[in-house]
Amino acid sequence: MALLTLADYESTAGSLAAWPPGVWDFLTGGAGTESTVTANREAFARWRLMPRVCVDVSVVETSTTVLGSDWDLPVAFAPTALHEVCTRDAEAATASAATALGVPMVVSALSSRTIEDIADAAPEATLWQQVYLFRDRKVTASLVQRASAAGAQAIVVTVDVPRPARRLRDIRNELRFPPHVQARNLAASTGRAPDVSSPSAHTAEAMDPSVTWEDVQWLTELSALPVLVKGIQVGQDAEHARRAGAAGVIVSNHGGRQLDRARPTLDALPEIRTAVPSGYPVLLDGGVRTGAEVMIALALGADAVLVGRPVLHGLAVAGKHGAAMVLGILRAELTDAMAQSGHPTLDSVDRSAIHPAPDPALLSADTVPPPAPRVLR
Ligand SMILES: Cc1cc2nc3c(=O)[nH]c(=O)nc-3n(C[C@H](O)[C@H](O)[C@H](O)COP(=O)(O)O)c2cc1C
Ligand SMILES: O=C(O)C(=O)c1ccccc1
Repeated sequence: MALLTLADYESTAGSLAAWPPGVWDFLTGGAGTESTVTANREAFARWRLMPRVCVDVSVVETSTTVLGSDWDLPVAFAPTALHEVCTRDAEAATASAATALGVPMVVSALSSRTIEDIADAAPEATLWQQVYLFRDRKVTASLVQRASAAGAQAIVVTVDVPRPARRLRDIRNELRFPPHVQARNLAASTGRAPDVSSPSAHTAEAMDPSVTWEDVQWLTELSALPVLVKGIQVGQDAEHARRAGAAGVIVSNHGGRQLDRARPTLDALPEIRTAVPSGYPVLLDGGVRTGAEVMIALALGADAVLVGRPVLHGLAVAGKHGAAMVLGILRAELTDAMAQSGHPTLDSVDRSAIHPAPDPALLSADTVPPPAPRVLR
């Protein structure tokens, strides 16, 4: 079967026989009832595009500028841990796919390769380094310093992991990664290989639940690199991030993997967009699976989006080619959606490009009000 959509890649990846026990559930799952995993996706279904016609779309330009750097698409690779579970070349494969498509890759703090090895493998890649404010701040500082020396162009600090989440699939599966899966990037900053065989045990040990905005400010002052705060879900926190010196925010609920019942990121986006000055970078991740959905996120105020799980599906199906194909599909879909809706560039994609879909509850037969009772006289 031809793989034409990100959903095709997901189903193909899910049926691979090679997954170690529990790993597919780990990638796919989320916290608690997984309501937020589902809600991130469903939020996109509540919007429709408003096509304009008789606009010259003979040339469609998907490029954009974020934090002063040019991207071929308004899409980046979200930071996801341990690409070694998906493909042998791990983040070296991901970085070459990102380079081929002209999009940035956010390297996870828990990547299976060091930032130095990733930069060597893909010298043309635009790399951003994701970090946590670990209990041991020296580890955070070392990651920032090494990333800067390796040529990374920004730091992303993830602030939505105060403690391990209740990921029921992982608990039921008693998830353990195979021993060859190692967090080498982190190991290079801690001096010894951290035990990441149980993600939740590692999170409990390494993450600092006492992090406040003062710590974010400390990070923004640590290097010359711009810092984006990932995990912002309300407008006031975007304003806090900006005041702490962040160069931008990423609206994210960790793909529904931390707080079950958190609101979908797309629903949070307009509030966050209006809480910060125009021109201040606002990125979004969570549930973006088609080019039309990229347009919807941009119409609601995002400067760009990030994709998480689909990149892992591409890596698992066909290594670096698979990750590049996933992004290539998003590029083809976005180009098509822009042309079909009369938007030759992304500048004109604003709130007027979309319309709320009718609430399905209002359309279903059993919510049509019953006829008023006849009054018998
Ligand atoms: C398997 C997996 C590992 C992840 N690891 C990290 C991580 O190391 N750091 C981080 O900031 N976010 C991590 N995330 C969250 C992603 O960056 C992103 O917020 C989320 O996957 C976006 O949702 P999507 O998968 O629906 O596109 C991870 C997500 C997944 C699925
Ligand atoms: O950040 C995450 O979501 C995550 O899943 C993870 C992966 C490996 C180790 C710790 C957490």
